[in-house]
Amino acid sequence: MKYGNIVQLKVYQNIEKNVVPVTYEDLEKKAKHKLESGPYHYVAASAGAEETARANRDAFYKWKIVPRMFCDTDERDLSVELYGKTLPFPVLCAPVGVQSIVHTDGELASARAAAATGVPFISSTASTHSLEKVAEAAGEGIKWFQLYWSKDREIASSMVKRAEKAGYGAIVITLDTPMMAWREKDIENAYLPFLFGQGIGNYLEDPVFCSRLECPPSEDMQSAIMLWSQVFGNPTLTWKDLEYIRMQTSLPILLKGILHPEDAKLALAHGADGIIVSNHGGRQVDGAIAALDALPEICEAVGDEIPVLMDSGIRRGADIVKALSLGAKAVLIGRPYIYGLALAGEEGVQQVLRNILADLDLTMALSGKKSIKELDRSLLKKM
Ligand SMILES: Cc1cc2nc3c(=O)[nH]c(=O)nc-3n(C[C@H](O)[C@H](O)[C@H](O)COP(=O)(O)O)c2cc1C
Ligand SMILES: CCCCCCC(=O)C(=O)O
Repeated sequence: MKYGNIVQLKVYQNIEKNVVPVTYEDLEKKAKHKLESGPYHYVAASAGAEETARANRDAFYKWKIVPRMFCDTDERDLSVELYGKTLPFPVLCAPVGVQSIVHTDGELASARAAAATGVPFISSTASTHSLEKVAEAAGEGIKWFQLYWSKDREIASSMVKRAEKAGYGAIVITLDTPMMAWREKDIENAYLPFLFGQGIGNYLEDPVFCSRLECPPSEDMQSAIMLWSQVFGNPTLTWKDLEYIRMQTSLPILLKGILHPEDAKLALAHGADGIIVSNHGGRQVDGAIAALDALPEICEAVGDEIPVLMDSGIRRGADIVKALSLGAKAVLIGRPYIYGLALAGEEGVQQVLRNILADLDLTMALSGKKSIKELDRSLLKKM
């Protein structure tokens, strides 16, 4: 028997070794059972009444795939070109901070799993482990660094330079989180003081951050956490500040958290190399537009000038097909891989990623598409 695609083959070979549920809803349920309320809700919950988190999913249901027949989809190519590299799949691991709260190996396990699966890993500023250690774990795998732009611009510059030195291939600046939103579960659980101490691995190893402390973090961790809370986010930033980061690095710069087409045009005008349409998985502005709903207008606004990626609500292969058909060049996945990490560490992340990729591969084939380049709006109908 000839297998059409290596992804599918790998999934079938591993079927008896399932370490995590295949169904997203069961993944979440099992993670809820395993984790304490603090970490579980920090991951699973969203801002406010979680209206945007629901809208993210509802947006996918409004679009239906209209499959084509007799298309010879035996050989498929899911690869995409981004910034001079060929990605085997149009999928990346979204930056997710503080991963040690769900598994002690945290980002190291996720980065290893992503590299083993051929999925680029975006390492968060708010990681438990330093960006250098994450880079080492990712090895030859593609890795990008996500920047939370500190109030102290020299800390931001230092992180970007460290990332470039450590082999990261792009900088993703997250614009939607100069402060954390009203997250009711985290407040009920009084979880934030604990969380903050777990998400500052990059700062503890940053020479500029440490130079601002009176004594090293090993002698006074409380002061380090206090300083971190003062410099973490920078709500004073405006478009003209982008030039500063541009001058610190020659890496491509993507802006994450764009939802308005006018902001997409401003991003282009200010020299961004890419946009990530995202509402942070519904974790920031509750009531904000679903990312998928924002995507088509943003793609129209920037045309072919720079790649537009998207995240927020991607759970299965069909979601990816819909996002790509609406103009996204690639998508980022957040919570699904974090549940894989929580349940089975590196192996759990690998399995979650492989399942999503195999589902994407099958959905493409059964929709009559053998290449990502063939996806466009003609495959979809809005209901
Ligand atoms: C627990 C958690 C932590 C996150 N931390 C970060 C972060 O440090 N930086 C960032 O840019 N986005 C962060 N995000 C947002 C993700 O990058 C992504 O936008 C979101 O998870 C996508 O939605 P999804 O979870 O529905 O796939 C985080 C998301 C979660 C669930
Ligand atoms: C340790 C601080 C956490 C920073 C924020 C991480 C994030 O983006 C999130 O959505 O949560």
